[in-house]
Amino acid sequence: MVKARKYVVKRYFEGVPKRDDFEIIEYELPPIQNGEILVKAEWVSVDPYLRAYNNFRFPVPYDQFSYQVGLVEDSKDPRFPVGTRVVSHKGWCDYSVMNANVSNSPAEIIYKLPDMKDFSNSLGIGAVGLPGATAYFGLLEICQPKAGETVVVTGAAGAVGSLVGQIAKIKGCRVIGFAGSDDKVNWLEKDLGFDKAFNYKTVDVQKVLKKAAPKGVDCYFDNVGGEISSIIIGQMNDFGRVAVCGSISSYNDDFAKLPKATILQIPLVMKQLKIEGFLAPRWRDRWSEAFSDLYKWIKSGDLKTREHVTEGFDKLYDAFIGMLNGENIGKALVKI
Ligand SMILES: NC(=O)C1=CN([C@@H]2O[C@H](COP(=O)(O)OP(=O)(O)OC[C@H]3O[C@@H](n4cnc5c(N)ncnc54)[C@H](OP(=O)(O)O)[C@@H]3O)[C@@H](O)[C@H]2O)C=CC1
Ligand SMILES: CCCCCCCCC/C=C/C=O
Repeated sequence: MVKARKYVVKRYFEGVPKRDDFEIIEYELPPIQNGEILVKAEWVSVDPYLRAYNNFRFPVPYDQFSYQVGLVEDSKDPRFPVGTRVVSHKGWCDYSVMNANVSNSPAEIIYKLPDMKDFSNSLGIGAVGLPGATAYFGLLEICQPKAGETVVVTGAAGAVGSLVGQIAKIKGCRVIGFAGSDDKVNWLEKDLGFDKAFNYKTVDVQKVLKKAAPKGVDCYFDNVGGEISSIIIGQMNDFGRVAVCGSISSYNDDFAKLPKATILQIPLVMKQLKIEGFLAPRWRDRWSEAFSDLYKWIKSGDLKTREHVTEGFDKLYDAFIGMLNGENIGKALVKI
């Protein structure tokens, strides 16, 4: 018998999630059956969508889902022998039993971790995982940036945003990023090669963007929503493209009481903008294509990755809140 621990969300969050909204349950896993594998979690992700999805009112209690990389310790599925590393959506648990035959839905996904060779397996929940696929398809499929165009990204120093800016640079664009601290701004400009980055907490966004993008903005990769997005969209060029990836500025708000976005309608019409929301699993059957490009760019040094690692299963809640508060530079994750 294997003893396992998992985080259960026992009530709906109100505002910032509280420690007490979660309960850590210890229980015994049954022996694996034919078609099943026993997996020990090694790297567990903390993501903004864990907060957002709570607002959709899944019945509580529910097991806290998220992506994780784990090691197969026992197997009755010949496709996943002992020693295989898998990426799954089993979330905040240390041991779990998985069955890859159940479904291929985003919630129940299980796949073999691509071989990271000299790089950390944690990339499987970062640049070569959901955040990587999100940046890759959101930018290339929805914004369709062309060399010479100006791309703006918010949440620029986070897991997704830092990749978006670098992929846009690889494609020959001029890149402007907004992030929430001077350290983040320095990292974006000095290490990642963003053309310009700003601390949205201390600048006049309207003013600095006008100066940094005097010819206007062609593509906007929106990670945060809210007021800053209205300002950026107001400075877009004719036929500009907006990829609406997320809206973290409102995830702690009551979704029923969000402000209406009527102010956007004038620039939308007059500039003939295309605005499209997306979920990265839309391209699930093409993730390997993204992973192969992303890995190639990491290997060549064209794409830099950074992780904000918190150690210990007991620290998952703290890591989650730290990420929501903007403590992370790059991908926030927990080493189990
Ligand atoms: N559509 C899809 O398929 C997917 C969408 N996403 C979305 O992408 C976005 C980024 O996710 P991810 O890269 O994983 O997370 P990040 O690594 O970017 O971490 C979250 C960051 O959000 C910023 N933030 C927090 N509160 C606010 C606020 N009020 N206003 C502006 N920024 C804020 C903080 O940075 P700072 O210091 O800059 O404020 C924080 O570091 C999220 O909106 C997420 O929901 C993610 C994965 C898939
Ligand atoms: C309840 C299970 C949901 C699984 C969704 C996994 C993909 C998340 C995409 C993220 C969206 C916004 O941040």
